[in-house]
Amino acid sequence: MSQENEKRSAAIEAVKLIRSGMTIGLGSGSTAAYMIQELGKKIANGLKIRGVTSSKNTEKLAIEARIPLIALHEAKIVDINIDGADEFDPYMQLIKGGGGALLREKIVAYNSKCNVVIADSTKEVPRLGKFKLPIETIPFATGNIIDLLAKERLKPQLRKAGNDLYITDENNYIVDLDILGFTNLAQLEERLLKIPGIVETGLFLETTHKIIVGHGSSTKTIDR
Ligand SMILES: O=C(CO)[C@H](O)[C@H](O)COP(=O)(O)O
Repeated sequence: MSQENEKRSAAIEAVKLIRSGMTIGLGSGSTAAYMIQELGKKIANGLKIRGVTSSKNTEKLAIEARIPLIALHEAKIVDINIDGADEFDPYMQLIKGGGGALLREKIVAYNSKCNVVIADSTKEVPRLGKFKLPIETIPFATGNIIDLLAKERLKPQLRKAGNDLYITDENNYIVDLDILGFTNLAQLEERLLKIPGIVETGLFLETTHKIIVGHGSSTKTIDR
């Protein structure tokens, strides 16, 4: 079964957790897009939920799927947040931000009672780091951040979108880091967040409660 089918199966399985009356965090990326599509079908059949979006792109998809949306502050707390991941390890730690939405995604995850990750089987790794770790940086500080992180062996690469720089929903930049040589990820996260101008990192170390992985024609669920 293809990667796309695995993404769709994981998304459909996650939507089975949703009940009327819940506020749902709507993640970003291609796997989350299947979840939004599936929620749209359930809403057409009477499911009553409200969504909080994690990116402008997700907002667009959610409006197309006719999911009623509210602001994060109106929700106060999200019941279930469903989002994708670029990598997850046996400790349910994630790298996110391949799609550049890591900042809002982390904010929604922090404000959710239950975080469910949906992924295809290629995202499961014994150790995080083959995928480059995205960090979101303030443009004013980005040149200096890149120089500093280069000295710390993180091989920083400023993300581009074609010939232009990639700009996030919050009008910041993304810098992708090579973290393969780093084993203490909590320490790395702490170090990065101490540097003024780094707004957030794509390391999600403790937020995840459940991972639903598409595996061949079925799904596998990992619980914390
Ligand atoms: O973190 C993300 C976007 O910022 C996505 O969740 C991540 O990139 C996975 O995307 P996809 O489901 O398309 O593989």
